[in-house]
Amino acid sequence: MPLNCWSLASRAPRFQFLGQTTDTLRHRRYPHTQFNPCYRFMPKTTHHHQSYCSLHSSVSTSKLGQDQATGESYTKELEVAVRAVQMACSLCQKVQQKLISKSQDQVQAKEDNSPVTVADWSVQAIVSWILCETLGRSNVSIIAEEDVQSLSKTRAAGLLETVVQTVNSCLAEAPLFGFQPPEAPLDALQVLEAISRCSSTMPPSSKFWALDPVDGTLGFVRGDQYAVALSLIDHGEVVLGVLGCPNYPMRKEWLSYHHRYHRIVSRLTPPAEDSWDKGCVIYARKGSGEAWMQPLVQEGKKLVWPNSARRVRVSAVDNPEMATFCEPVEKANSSHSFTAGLAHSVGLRKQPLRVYSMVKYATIARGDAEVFMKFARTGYKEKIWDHAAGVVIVQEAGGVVTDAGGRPLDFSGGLYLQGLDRGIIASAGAELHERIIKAVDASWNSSSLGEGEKAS
Ligand SMILES: Nc1ncnc2c1ncn2[C@@H]1O[C@H](COP(=O)(O)OS(=O)(=O)O)[C@@H](OP(=O)(O)O)[C@H]1O
Ligand SMILES: [Mg+2]
Ligand SMILES: [Mg+2]
Ligand SMILES: [Mg+2]
Repeated sequence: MPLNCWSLASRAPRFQFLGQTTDTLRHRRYPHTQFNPCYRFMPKTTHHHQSYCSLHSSVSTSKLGQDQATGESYTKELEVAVRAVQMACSLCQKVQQKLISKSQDQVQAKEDNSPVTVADWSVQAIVSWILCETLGRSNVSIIAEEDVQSLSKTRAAGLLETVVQTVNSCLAEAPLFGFQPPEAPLDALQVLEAISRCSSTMPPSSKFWALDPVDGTLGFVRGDQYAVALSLIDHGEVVLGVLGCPNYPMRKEWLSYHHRYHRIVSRLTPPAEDSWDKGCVIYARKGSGEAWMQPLVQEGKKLVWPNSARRVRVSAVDNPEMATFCEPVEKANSSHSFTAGLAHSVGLRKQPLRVYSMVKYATIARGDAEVFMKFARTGYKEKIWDHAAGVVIVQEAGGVVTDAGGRPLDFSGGLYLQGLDRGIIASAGAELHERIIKAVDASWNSSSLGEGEKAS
């Protein structure tokens, strides 16, 4: 049976997994540090905690190559993005708590039957609003998952009202995250406008943000793992990635303390509510060679920047027998049977770790798993917001991400990844990566996957 150990809703014991992976923790190369790289690169005016709404300075328009050469760019954008994702995570935590403890009537089905919730729309609204207010509306293009079609229908008036309330109570706390709140609460039209300005067609700009307000909505509604994913794409390159993971504690061992699990394993005594960090935000800037993780701001507390961020690094495990691979929970999203065959031929002996959302990329970046594989069914086009933030974070943490043909993922074509060859593979190291790619080549044609449905 696969170990779905990150499933907070799962009844399966997770000691086995926690035991297995403690060895990966020993390989951590970077101990906890209070030092945050952003501080080093930050212009003087932004060293001090202040509202970005007062900083309407022009956003860098220089080309990617220049930015990489100086290492000075995107500093402001990164800080704004991390703060905005922190705020979004706080919103999500409150909505998820309500969803779990009360009814599911805030969960709607989209045309493709996938779920969408108050949190998806509300996060899209606040991130859109914050980025525009902070960086200047004319500087900001956003491509994001949700649209307002179903929210604007007359019969959705109650739902829209809940979204507006959720957005306004979140924005009222903006000062805690270093932002200025709106002068007056946003009305329904303003909220709809903030959501819909994130067009899901190609924005007119060569530099744009990609946002998945709630990635892994299924995990979210099940009280499980999910992520808020924000990235900045400049001339087709992902230059910033920020992943908010509200149910992925700073210390993986603390997963055991999550509400549902604790009830089952009562011999564990959880620490006092406010003394452990239930979630984290992970972020990286392309070319920096560093990925960082900071705790989620606790309810009612102020985000201090730079706060206690610590560097994360991929696992040093390169022996397949010691390695853990992770994959989507839903077999409709990735072929579990194909990855099981791959795992067998590569010599991956451990059970797969099935985790909702881009938290999978976070597990690789943090060194809690060594490989992530996704093989969607034929014809499925991967959307950029489902991968952009995770890819740059894993790469800067020392990992490798390519398609199954060994090519980098191509974010240059708008909404969808361009020319993706078969599937996506992220690995902690090049050697492991190479083995998996060879195994895909060896098994692709002999499996039935080359011809028809991949996800089974
Ligand atoms: N058919 C199909 N095949 C592949 N991928 C699909 C498919 N349908 C949806 N999606 C996208 O998968 C996102 C969730 O991916 P996960 O890896 O988290 O999958 S899983 O929930 O763990 O099964 C999910 O993201 P969210 O909608 O943000 O949750 C979708 O964008
Ligand atoms: Mg998604
Ligand atoms: Mg989503
Ligand atoms: Mg969705």
